[in-house]
Amino acid sequence: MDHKVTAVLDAYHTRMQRERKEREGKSSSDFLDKHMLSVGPDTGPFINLIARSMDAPHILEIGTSFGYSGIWLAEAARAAGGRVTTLELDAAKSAHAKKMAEKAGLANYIEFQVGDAVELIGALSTGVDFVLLDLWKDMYVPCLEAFFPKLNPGAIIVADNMIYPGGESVERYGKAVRAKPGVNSVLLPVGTGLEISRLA
Ligand SMILES: C[S@@+](CC[C@H](N)C(=O)[O-])C[C@H]1O[C@@H](n2cnc3c(N)ncnc32)[C@H](O)[C@@H]1O
Repeated sequence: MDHKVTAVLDAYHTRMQRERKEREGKSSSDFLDKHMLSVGPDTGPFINLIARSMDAPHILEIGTSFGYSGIWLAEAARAAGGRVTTLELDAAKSAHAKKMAEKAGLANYIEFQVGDAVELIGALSTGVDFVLLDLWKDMYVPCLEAFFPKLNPGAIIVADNMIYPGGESVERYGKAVRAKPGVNSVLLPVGTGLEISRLA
């Protein structure tokens, strides 16, 4: 990983620690659209490792936020000859994420789209090889239904927050993805819990 990428990741890690302290004792509505709520420093390298092992993958990130996981995915895309499409409802977060990707020297490997994820997925072409699913949890199943027909054989789906905070929406997602034809799926205690699913 080159120094521009590690400098940007270090800046995110500093912000992550500050925001974690700010959240102590507060309700989620106080920080929902202000904090990164990122996949964190265990899941970042993990998704990078999986995506790097693919051949020229088209990576779909659903939930850009301020751009942390996108840096790990764009670095993998550069290394593996692929590209990332990342989707985010909030234009200001997406613009921040784009600036950080430019600082990291990765802007050529990641396309930032703003809007509702289900609508944006509908407009995507087929041929998706890797999905990071990390938006508000009630959207996991609608997004799965939208992107599943667009997956290539052998595609990998990683869904975040499956153990913490967990809850009914992610349980519904876990059941829905395991019921899809040709899918093998495991729940791993990495970061806040990842459901890793592979299409045969
Ligand atoms: C948990 S954060 C993503 C964190 C990011 N993956 C990271 O690790 O840095 C979830 C993001 O999903 C976005 N989001 C929520 N609902 C959405 C929707 N329907 N379409 C697109 N983005 C949405 C939120 O605005 C929020 O920024």
